[in-house]
Amino acid sequence: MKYYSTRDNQLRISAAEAIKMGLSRDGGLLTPCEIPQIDEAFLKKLLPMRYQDRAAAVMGLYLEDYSLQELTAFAENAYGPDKYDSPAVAPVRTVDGRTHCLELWHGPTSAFKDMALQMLPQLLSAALRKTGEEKTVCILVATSGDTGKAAMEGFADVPQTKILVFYPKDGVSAIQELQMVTQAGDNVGVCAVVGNFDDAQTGVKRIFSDAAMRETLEGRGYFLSSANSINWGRILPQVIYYISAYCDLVRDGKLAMGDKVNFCVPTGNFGDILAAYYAQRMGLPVGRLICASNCNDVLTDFLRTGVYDRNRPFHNTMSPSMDILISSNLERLLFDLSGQDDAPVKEYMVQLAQSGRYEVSGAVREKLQSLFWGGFCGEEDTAATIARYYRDHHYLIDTHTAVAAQVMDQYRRATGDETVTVFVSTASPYKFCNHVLSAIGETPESRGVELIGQLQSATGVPAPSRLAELKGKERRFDRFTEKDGMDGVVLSFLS
Ligand SMILES: N[C@@H](CCOP(=O)(O)O)C(=O)O
Repeated sequence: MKYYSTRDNQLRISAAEAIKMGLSRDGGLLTPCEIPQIDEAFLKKLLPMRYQDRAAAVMGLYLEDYSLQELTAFAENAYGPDKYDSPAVAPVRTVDGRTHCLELWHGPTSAFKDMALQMLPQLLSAALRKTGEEKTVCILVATSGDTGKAAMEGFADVPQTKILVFYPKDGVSAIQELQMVTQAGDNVGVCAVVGNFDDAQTGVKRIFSDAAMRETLEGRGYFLSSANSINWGRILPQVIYYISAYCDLVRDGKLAMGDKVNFCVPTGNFGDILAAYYAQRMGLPVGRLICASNCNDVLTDFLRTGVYDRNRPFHNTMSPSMDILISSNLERLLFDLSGQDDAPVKEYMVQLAQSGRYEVSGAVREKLQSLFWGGFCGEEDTAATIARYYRDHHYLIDTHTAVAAQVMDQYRRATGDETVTVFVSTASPYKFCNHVLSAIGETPESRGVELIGQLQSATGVPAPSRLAELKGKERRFDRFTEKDGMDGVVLSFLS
C-alpha cells in the first residue's frame, strides 16, 4: 500500500518512507492511499489474542513493506511486561452496563502516547534500514506535556536518531515538566518555549518546511522527522487500541459481535480521535465519535458549525495536554471527507495560516456531523467529575479523562443515545496530583512530585512506580527560548 499527502494526492511513497519523513515536504500529512477493511471474521480471530498479537495483525494491514515477523517482534518489545504495568496493556474498565473506560496510561510514561511511542522508534529504525538511509534522523517534537516525555523515552539512545523536544514554558504540569527535564539518554534535548503549545508546534512545522535549514542539516549529516501525531507511524498504533477495546468487550460478553459502540475521546491535536475514525472507516462497528475538549473549545465549535476559528483566547487549563487551538490532524480528516481531494484541503490550510479561520463546505459539514459530536468541559466541571467518579465508583481519573467523562454525559443528555460508550483515559491521575487532590477534597500540602505520596495516602490507589521514582532525579535541562529562537536551538543541538 502506498501513501500520499493531504496536499498532494498524486504523491506515492512507501510506508517506510512515510514513517521516515514524518511530514510531507509540501507541508501536508502523509496518509494511506486505501483504508484496509476488516470484518467479523477478522475481529473473531483477534478475540482470543493478546494485545501484542492484535497489534501486529492490525499494523500488517497498512505496512506492507514490513513483515508480520518484524511487526510481531516490535509489538513484543513495545508492550512487554518490562514496559507495561498491566498484562492487558490497554485494559477496559467497566463503569456500568453501558459505560466503559479504555485505560491507555499503563506504559512507561503514564500517558496514552506510550501506546504509539514505544512502537514508532522501532518502525522508524526499520524504515532507515529499508530505505538505505545513512544520515541521522533528528526527531523534532512539540509537546503540550505528554508526547515529549513519551517520545524521548521511546527514542533515548536509539542508534542513528536524535530527539529534541519543545514544550510551552509554564504550559505543562510540574510532573510532566520534571519527567522531561530529567530524561536520560545521550541523544536527547529539551527546550522550553516562551509561548503556548501552538507557538511550539507552528515553530516545529516551520522548521520542517524550511529548505535552507534542511540543506544546512543535510550538510551536517542529519534530516528531520516527527514523533507527533502528524507522523503516520504515530496514528497507526493508536488505531489498534480501539479495535482491541471492541474485541475485549465482545470477548467479555459486554457487547455482541456486530453491535455498535461509541468512543468519547479527549483530544487537542485531533490525533487520538482520528485513530478512532480510521478504526470506524476500516469497518469496526462504531456509532458516534464524541470529541471532548476543555475550554479551548475550537473543535467543539467546528463540529457544531463547520467553521474552524482559532481566533479566540488561549486558556491554560488543568488538562494542559489539550491546551491547543491548532489541531494538526484535522487535516487528515478533511482530506478523507473531501473524497481525498487535496484542493479544498490546501485552500483550508492557506486560510488557516493567513486568517486563523476557514469554513468547510456544506457537504463536508454534514458528513462531519453525522460521524462526530463535539462538546467541551470547563474547569469546575472537570474537578466535579473527578470528585464524582472517585465518590461513586472509587475510580481515580485524571483531568483529561474527566473532560471525556463529562462530555460523554453531555452527549447522552443531548441525544438520548443509549449506545454502549467507551470513554478514553489518556493519562494517570498521578501526572496531575495537585488538581486531582483538590478535586477530591484534599488540600495539596506541597507541589509537584512531592504530592505523589499525598495522593497515594489519601486514596490508596498505587502510584505508577516511574512517577514515584522522579523524586530526587537530577534535572538535566533548563534551556528556554523565545519562539523566534527555535531554529537556533535546533542548529546548536545538531552542531
Ligand atoms: N497532547 C499532545 C500535543 C501533541 O499532540 P500529538 O498527539 O500530535 O503528539 C502532548 O501531550 O504533547
